[in-house]
Amino acid sequence: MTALTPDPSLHALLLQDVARHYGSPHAPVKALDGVDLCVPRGQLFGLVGHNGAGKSTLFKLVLGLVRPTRGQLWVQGIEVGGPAFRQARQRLGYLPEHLALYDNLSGLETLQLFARLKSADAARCLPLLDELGLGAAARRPVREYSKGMRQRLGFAQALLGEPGLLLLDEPTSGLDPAATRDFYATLDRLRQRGVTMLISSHVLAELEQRVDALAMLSAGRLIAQGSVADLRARCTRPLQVQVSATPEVLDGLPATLAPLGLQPQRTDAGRLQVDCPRELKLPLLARLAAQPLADLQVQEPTLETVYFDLREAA
Ligand SMILES: Nc1ncnc2c1ncn2[C@@H]1O[C@H](COP(=O)(O)OP(=O)(O)OP(=O)(O)O)[C@@H](O)[C@H]1O
Repeated sequence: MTALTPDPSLHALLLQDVARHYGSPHAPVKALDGVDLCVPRGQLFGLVGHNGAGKSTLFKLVLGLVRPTRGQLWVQGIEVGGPAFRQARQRLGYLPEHLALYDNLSGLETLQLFARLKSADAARCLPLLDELGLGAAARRPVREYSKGMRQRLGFAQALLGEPGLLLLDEPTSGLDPAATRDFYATLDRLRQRGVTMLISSHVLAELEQRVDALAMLSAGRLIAQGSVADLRARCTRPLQVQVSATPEVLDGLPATLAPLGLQPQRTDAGRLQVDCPRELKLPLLARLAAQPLADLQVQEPTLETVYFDLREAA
C-alpha cells in the first residue's frame, strides 16, 4: 500500500481513517470503515468494488454531501466540510451514475441551468457541447437524445467550472464500445491538461488498460491500492504460459520442467499450457527459450482475477 504523507496539499484527494456508518449505532451498516486513500494529482484513478462496496458513499463524502462518522478528507489540500471547502467545491466536477435530466429542455438549456446552479460561466456551455460532440444537437430537446448523448450531456455539466478533480460514478454503464472509447479519449485529453479523475466501474477489464492506479474496496474496507502492475505482483494466482511446438518437442517438455515442479497440460495436439507461480516465471521462460518452440504466450492474471484474489486474502 502507498505510504500516506501527512501533507494533504500534495494530493488531489486524501482520506485518513474515514468511516461512514448508516442506521442505528448499535447495529450500523458500515458503508465505509477506516479507509486511508491517496489519489496523486493528475492521475486517472480507478475505484473498484462489488455492489454495496462503498464507492458511491465515498463520492458523496468527497463532495461533502454526507459527513464522515469518523476520519478526515482533503480535496486538493482543502478539508472537506471545513471553512474553505465551499469555494473548493466549485472546482469539483461530479458525474453521478444516474443524472436526472428534464426531457423538455434542450441540451444547451440543460447545461445553462447547471451553469447557473454552479455559478459557472454560461458562455462555456456551447463550446463544451461542441467539444463533446453535441454541438449539432445542442438545441434539440433532451427527450430525443440517445443514452450516449445523455451521458455526454451529463459529462458536460461535470466539466462546468473547469474542475481540477472529476468524480465519475460508473460513467460508461450502458454505453456501446465506440461511445466508451470516445469517452476515454476525452478523459485522456483532460489528463493531459492536468485534471485528476476518480472513476468507479464494475467493468474491470475496461479500467485495466487505462488507469494510472486504482483502489479496491470490499464491504467498506480498502483492500488494496496501487498501479495495476503493483496489484498484480501481490496476486497469488498463477500466470498461464502457453507454448506451441511440434508434438515431439511438446512430449519432451514435462521432463524439462519437472525440476521446477511444474506440470504442463496438453491443451490440443500442437499446444501445451503451464500454470506458473510468479516467482518461477523467469526460470520457466529461461528453460522454454532453450527449446525449438513455434510460439509462446504469457497470460498475466486479469484485473478481475487480481480483485477476487486480494479480496479473499483480505
Ligand atoms: N442512505 C443510506 N442508508 C442506509 N444504508 C445505506 C445508505 N446509502 C448506502 N447504504 C449502504 O451502504 C453500503 C454501501 O453502499 P454504496 O451505495 O456506497 O455502495 P456502492 O459500492 O456504490 O454500490 P453499487 O456499486 O451497487 O452502486 C451498502 O450496504 C448500502 O446499502
